[in-house]
Amino acid sequence: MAVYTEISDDELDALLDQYDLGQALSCKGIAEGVENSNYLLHTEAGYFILTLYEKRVNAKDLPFFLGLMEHLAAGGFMSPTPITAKDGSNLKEVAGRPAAIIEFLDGRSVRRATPNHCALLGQTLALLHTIGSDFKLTRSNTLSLASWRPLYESCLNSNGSSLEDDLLPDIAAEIDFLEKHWPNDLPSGVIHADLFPDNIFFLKDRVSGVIDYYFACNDFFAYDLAICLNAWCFETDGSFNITKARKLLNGYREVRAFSQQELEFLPLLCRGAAIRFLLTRLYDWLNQVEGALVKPKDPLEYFKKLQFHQAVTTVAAYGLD
Ligand SMILES: Nc1ncnc2c1ncn2[C@@H]1O[C@H](COP(=O)(O)OP(=O)(O)OP(=O)(O)O)[C@@H](O)[C@H]1O
Ligand SMILES: N[C@@H](CCO)C(=O)O
Repeated sequence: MAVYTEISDDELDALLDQYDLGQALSCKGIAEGVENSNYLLHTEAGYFILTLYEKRVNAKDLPFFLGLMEHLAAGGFMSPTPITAKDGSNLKEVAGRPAAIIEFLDGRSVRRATPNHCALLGQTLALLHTIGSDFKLTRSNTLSLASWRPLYESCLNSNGSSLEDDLLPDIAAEIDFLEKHWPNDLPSGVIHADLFPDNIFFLKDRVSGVIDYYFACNDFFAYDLAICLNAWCFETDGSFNITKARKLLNGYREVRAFSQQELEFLPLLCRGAAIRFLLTRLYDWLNQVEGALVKPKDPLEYFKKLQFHQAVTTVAAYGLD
């Protein structure tokens, strides 16, 4: 997370008056992440995460995100639960932003994922898809195919550097390709859509937490796998680690089997997932928020990942027969 919005002591006290969590003992901004403002909140009742929702989160989607966290946690999934205020709601307002207080989960994210972490990730993702399948609310994916061209066009209109300008024709050609070939009928349900290494906590050899549901939506299950293949299976030198990919995919299918069609479309879905993060990173790079405690992420990393998937023809490249 990041900190875009500061909270005064009075605002924090007024917020806590609405909960049964006692007085604030401390409240510290968390520098990690790029999307929302997050604070580690310590009150007389313990530790919590206070999140203020920022630009990419539409307030009308918050009942979906918070409800999903409750649904998953009730189903035994390792999601934190939003804390309920005295009036029964789990959504409040602080410093002019929608805000929620979320259960704090123990565990640590990994900097260098091993193949074993990838196997656990695969199982966890399939569990999320399975437990999420009877969640009643729905939300379409606002960062899927239909959003990529407008996002690309808004990058064209920013004052970019020559480096980004060099990439733009290739990105346009890729969007053309994806618009022509994107599938419209694969197994679907609730997906996390941002399950990067910083969003899973491990404790010893198990997953202790999955956080950050603010891109969750209804979309193809295999698209969630494509996002994870991109986020977890490339090394820092840009090389693809086929062992990690195999572990991730095999871990997943221990819990939920793939259809043949899902496998056939996986390389294309990986290209789409690469374009999605390339574009949002490029947009953020070109539109940095002055004074915010946030480190923008590298768009080029995702251009290189895209080039890898463009050369893939079958799932053998991801370690499957
Ligand atoms: N429920 C939780 N329990 C413990 N720590 C948490 C919890 N939620 C968030 N954090 C901490 O806050 C950090 C940022 O959270 P999160 O990833 O949700 O932010 P974000 O801005 O939405 O980030 P991203 O850029 O990944 O979308 C995490 O890396 C973690 O350190
Ligand atoms: N996980 C995203 C940031 C949050 O959307 C990225 O690495 O670009």
